[in-house]
Amino acid sequence: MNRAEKAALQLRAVDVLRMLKETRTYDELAETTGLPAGDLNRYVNGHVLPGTERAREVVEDVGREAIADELDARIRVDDEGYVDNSGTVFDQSFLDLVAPVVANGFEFNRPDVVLTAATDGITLAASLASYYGTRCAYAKKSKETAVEEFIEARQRLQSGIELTYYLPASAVDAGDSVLVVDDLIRSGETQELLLDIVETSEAAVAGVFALIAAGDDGIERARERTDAPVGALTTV
Ligand SMILES: O=P(O)(O)OC[C@H]1O[C@H](OP(=O)(O)OP(=O)(O)O)[C@H](O)[C@@H]1O
Ligand SMILES: Nc1ncnc2[nH]cnc12
Repeated sequence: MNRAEKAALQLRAVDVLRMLKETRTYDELAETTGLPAGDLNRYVNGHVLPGTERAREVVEDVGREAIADELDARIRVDDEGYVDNSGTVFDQSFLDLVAPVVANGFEFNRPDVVLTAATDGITLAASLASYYGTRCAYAKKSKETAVEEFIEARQRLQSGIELTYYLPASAVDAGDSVLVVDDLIRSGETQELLLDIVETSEAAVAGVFALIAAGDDGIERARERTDAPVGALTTV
């Protein structure tokens, strides 16, 4: 890690601690994190930054569990197993906390592009791209006006309906490393189309990530398609 990356990690740890502090006393925060209450007070108030190793532990371990709990609290699953995750994907500040936890807690290589499918994956992809300092791109079910060249991926779904995603060809270059993300993965059909786009672009897959896995089918399907890490923060 270079100096700037260390500083970014330290600041993200403070963000995670501030989020946890909203619903805890310092003694409770000390219990959650295993860190002394006095140190936590100084971090939360911005007087001192946690050292790099502490910051990493906060973001990777404490943060991952806390963010997964917060995610679970924000989603609703209806009687048929459909997920309402608007409490998550509409909250960019929350997703800005999710991004470092995902980037540090899964073994993705740093990507050149974070790729998703419109619509609901866009805010997550934006947070991750911003965290990595890389480009964000989203494939759409219709062609963007004035764009001349597209990469297309088409598939007949289990339902029999044909689904096509279009990405402006300039969004991903050959040789780029691409992290495929989405808010939700269920059948994995959408992620498979995104992986098709990566393949057509002659780019490499850095990983596949979803906030929520509705069952295991989608994750398994993605794992069959790539050797890169595949994961979700929570499963319903
Ligand atoms: O794993 P799958 O079975 O492919 O399902 C997951 C996809 O379904 C949802 O998008 P949807 O197609 O509903 O479009 P939206 O984001 O515009 O709501 C979700 O945002 C994922 O992209
Ligand atoms: N919101 C949702 N919940 C479960 N499965 C889905 N597939 C597409 N959207 C979904």
